[in-house]
Amino acid sequence: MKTVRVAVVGAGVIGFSTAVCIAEALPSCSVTLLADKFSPDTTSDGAAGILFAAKFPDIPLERQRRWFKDSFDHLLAIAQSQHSPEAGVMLSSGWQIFKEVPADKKPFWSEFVIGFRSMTDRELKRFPDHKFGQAFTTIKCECTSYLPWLEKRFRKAGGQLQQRRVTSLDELSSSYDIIVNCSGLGSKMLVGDNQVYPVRGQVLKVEAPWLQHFIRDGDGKTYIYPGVHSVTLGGTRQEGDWRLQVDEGDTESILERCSRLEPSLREAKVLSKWVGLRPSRRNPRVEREVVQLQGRRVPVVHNYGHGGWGVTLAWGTALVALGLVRNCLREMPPQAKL
Ligand SMILES: Cc1cc2nc3c(=O)[nH]c(=O)nc-3n(C[C@H](O)[C@H](O)[C@H](O)COP(=O)(O)OP(=O)(O)OC[C@H]3O[C@@H](n4cnc5c(N)ncnc54)[C@H](O)[C@@H]3O)c2cc1C
Ligand SMILES: O=C([O-])CC(=O)C(=O)O
Repeated sequence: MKTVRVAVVGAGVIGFSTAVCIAEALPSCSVTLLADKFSPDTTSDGAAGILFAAKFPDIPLERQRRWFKDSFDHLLAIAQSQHSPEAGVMLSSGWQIFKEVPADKKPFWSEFVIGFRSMTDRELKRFPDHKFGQAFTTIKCECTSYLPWLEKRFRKAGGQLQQRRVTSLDELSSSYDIIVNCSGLGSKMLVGDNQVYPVRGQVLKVEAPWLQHFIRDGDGKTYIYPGVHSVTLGGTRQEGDWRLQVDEGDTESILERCSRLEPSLREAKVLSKWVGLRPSRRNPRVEREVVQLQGRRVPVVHNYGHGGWGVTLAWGTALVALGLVRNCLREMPPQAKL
């Protein structure tokens, strides 16, 4: 019997991953996912969705490796199954290239992706402005397909959805026993976290079906990611910039930078332009606290602030959030679990 009422706030890749993990693993919980925006209108929907990460400064590397590995293994199993086309999850091979040789030639996730190696001089000849490169196969997870696929999985596990803006956690305190906060940038308002801030990202979708390999400049500002229906060109990383409208200056700059790496893109038709705000934070917040809401002590599990790496780390941090919810259940007074 479902006796513990869990609210998950947020319907991006973090909220849905977390809600699925809880609904599938904890049959004693009835899980409701609440959000004001659902796919295709979340930040997650516009992400290129490439599995790739930078280091967060204050989180032990072992923990970050675990997040990456758990996510990679979860998505690799989907990419190699009959679910791959519906879920929008596929292998993607290509190159990350650097104008200067980086101090860290082997990123912490290099052993989890497939076939990681340094590029040969011959391969680098294509990129005369770049001195060093890495070749590997990773995963591309397209959230406009993946989120509806997770939603189906969530419903199948008994989960329920509610479209609604939550203005304060107080609103949830009488209807839920545990609150899981996956509201991304919304956490600034919802839990008053001033450490979370936007990093604006603009991308274009172009028609270039002849491109099969990704190319990413190591500075993180220019990238070309071939996908199922189009190729994503990026990007920008504008800190503290809340503008959601397309900036035509950025459009020109993205086309110019990407075409310099891949000249055939000068012929590609632009299909769409999109802007998203990465929910950035010095370190993601994946932790539990107990909050006093309307006179009740309510456990709140936070899982937000993944910046430019939310698709990459979603399943890994969702498993951690699941563990934190399990701990809440263990510590609940027996009558709450009846
Ligand atoms: C241009 C661009 C490219 C990117 N490319 C990649 C990539 O290649 N790989 C990668 O790993 N990551 C990438 N990212 C980063 C990735 O998009 C984010 O890390 C990820 O989407 C964060 O997911 P989220 O679920 O936390 O947030 P969101 O997708 O923003 O979801 C937040 C959810 O919370 C809800 N919400 C917020 N506040 C409230 C409230 N008060 N009440 C109710 N609901 C609320 C929202 O409605 C929404 O449903 C990219 C980002 C951008 C902008
Ligand atoms: O940096 C990348 O390659 C893609 C990405 O995650 C982003 O734009 O946030």
